[in-house]
Amino acid sequence: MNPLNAHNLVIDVPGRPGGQVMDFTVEKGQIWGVLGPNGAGKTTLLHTLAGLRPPRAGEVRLGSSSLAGMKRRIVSQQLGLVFQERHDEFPATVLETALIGRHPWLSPWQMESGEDIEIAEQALKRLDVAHLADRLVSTLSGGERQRVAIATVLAQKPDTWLLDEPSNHLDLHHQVAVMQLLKARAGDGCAVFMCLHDLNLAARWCDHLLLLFPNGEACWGPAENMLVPSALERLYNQTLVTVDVDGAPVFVPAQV
Ligand SMILES: Nc1ncnc2c1ncn2[C@@H]1O[C@H](COP(=O)(O)OP(=O)(O)OP(=O)(O)O)[C@@H](O)[C@H]1O
Repeated sequence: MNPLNAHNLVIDVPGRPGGQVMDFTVEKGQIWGVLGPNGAGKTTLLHTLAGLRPPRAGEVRLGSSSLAGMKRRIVSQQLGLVFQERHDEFPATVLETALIGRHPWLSPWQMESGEDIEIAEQALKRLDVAHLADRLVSTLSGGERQRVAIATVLAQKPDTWLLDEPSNHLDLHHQVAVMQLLKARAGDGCAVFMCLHDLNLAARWCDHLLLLFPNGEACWGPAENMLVPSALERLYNQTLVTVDVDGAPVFVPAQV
C-alpha cells in the first residue's frame, strides 16, 4: 500500500492563526487515533488528509504522490472516509448505498457486476445490517446508519481507512465489533486513522495517537508514549483518575 503522509502539514482551521507543522506517516498495519476536545480541528485534519480541504501549508502524500495532483478516482481506490455527519436525503436503499463503495472501481457508466453486489452484501453482513438491505437508509436508526456507512467503506476496499468518530451512535457490542473489524483490516495490511471522543477506546485499540489541542498545538507517536495522564488532563481540561484493567490504563473523569 501507499502510506499516507502528512508532509510539513498545517491544517486550515478557520479563525485560528498559525498552527503546528505536522509530519507523520500512517504506515501499513497501524491504527492511529486522533484525540482532542470539541473544535480542536480533528475533522479538519481528517478532511485535509482525505484531500477534501486544502491545507494552510505543506501537503498530503499517498506514497510518493501529492494527493492534490491525483485523480479522485485513484485516491478513492486507496483512501476510504467515514464521515461524522451524513445527509442521506437521496432516497437509496441500504444495498444501493453499500454499492456506492464499489464506484471507484467501476469505469464511468459501468453498471455494478454480480461480484460487486456480492462484495457489498458481504460488507453489510460483516456490519450486521444485511437484514436491512432493502430498507431506505433514511428509515434507519442512528447506529444502523453508522454501520451502513462503515459497510460502504468496507465494500470500497481502501488500503487506508479514515474515520470520523466511528463509534458514534453505536451500542457497546457494535463499538467493539467495529474496532475488531478495523484491527482485522490493519492485520491484513491496511492502515487506520480515526478521530475518537472515547479516550478509553483509543487507549484500548490504537497503537499510535495524535493529540490535538484547541490552540493548534499537536503531538503524536506510539500510544504508550502519548497516554500520559497529565497531557490528557491538559488536552481535555479535565482531571482524570487512571485505573489499571488487565494491565492497560483506563481513564475516568474525576468527580471534583
Ligand atoms: N466552514 C467553517 N466556517 C467557520 N468555522 C469552521 C468551519 N469549519 C470548521 N470551523 C471551525 O473550525 C474549528 C475546528 O472544527 P472541527 O470540526 O475540525 O473540530 P473537531 O475537533 O472535529 O470538533 P468536534 O469534536 O466538535 O467534532 C471549530 O471551531 C469549527 O467551528
